[in-house]
Amino acid sequence: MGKLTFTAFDLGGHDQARRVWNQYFPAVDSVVFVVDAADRKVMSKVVYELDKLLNDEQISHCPILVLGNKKDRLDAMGEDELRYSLGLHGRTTGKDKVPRETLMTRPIELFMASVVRGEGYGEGFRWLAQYL
Ligand SMILES: Nc1nc2c(ncn2[C@@H]2O[C@H](COP(=O)(O)OP(=O)(O)OP(=O)(O)O)[C@@H](O)[C@H]2O)c(=O)[nH]1
Repeated sequence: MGKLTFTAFDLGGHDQARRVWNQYFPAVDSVVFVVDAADRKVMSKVVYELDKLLNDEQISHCPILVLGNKKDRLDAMGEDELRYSLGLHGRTTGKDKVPRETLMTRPIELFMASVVRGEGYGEGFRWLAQYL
């Protein structure tokens, strides 16, 4: 597979950082949304922020990669539970190579990952790369 170079902005998830996310929107081609799959207590906030992202016109054509991080933790949600919790059930566009022109919506998919173990996100980024 060919090499792909990303320019990434790592935007924080805390309250103050979230307020400036949209200042980056004019500059981005895609969004990687990292969720802590083990943190159930913040899930309603996560859903609120994800919905806001999904409804923002400035990035309405950007593919969205959602990473369910910390899958190594025993208390982490599984993929199905996280997909439901995020309101993404029936809304994701498929993990296989799905040509963009056959999609009815922007590409969006959930991949479980463990950043500390180096697992899962490679697959996610390869999925994302096909749409860039
Ligand atoms: N178990 C586990 N812990 C992780 C994983 N990825 C990150 N962490 C831990 O989660 C904590 C927070 O990581 P950060 O990288 O600071 O999180 P962040 O979301 O970038 O933080 P902000 O940018 O401030 O929103 C650290 O203690 C990490 O070691 C993972 O895959 N598994």
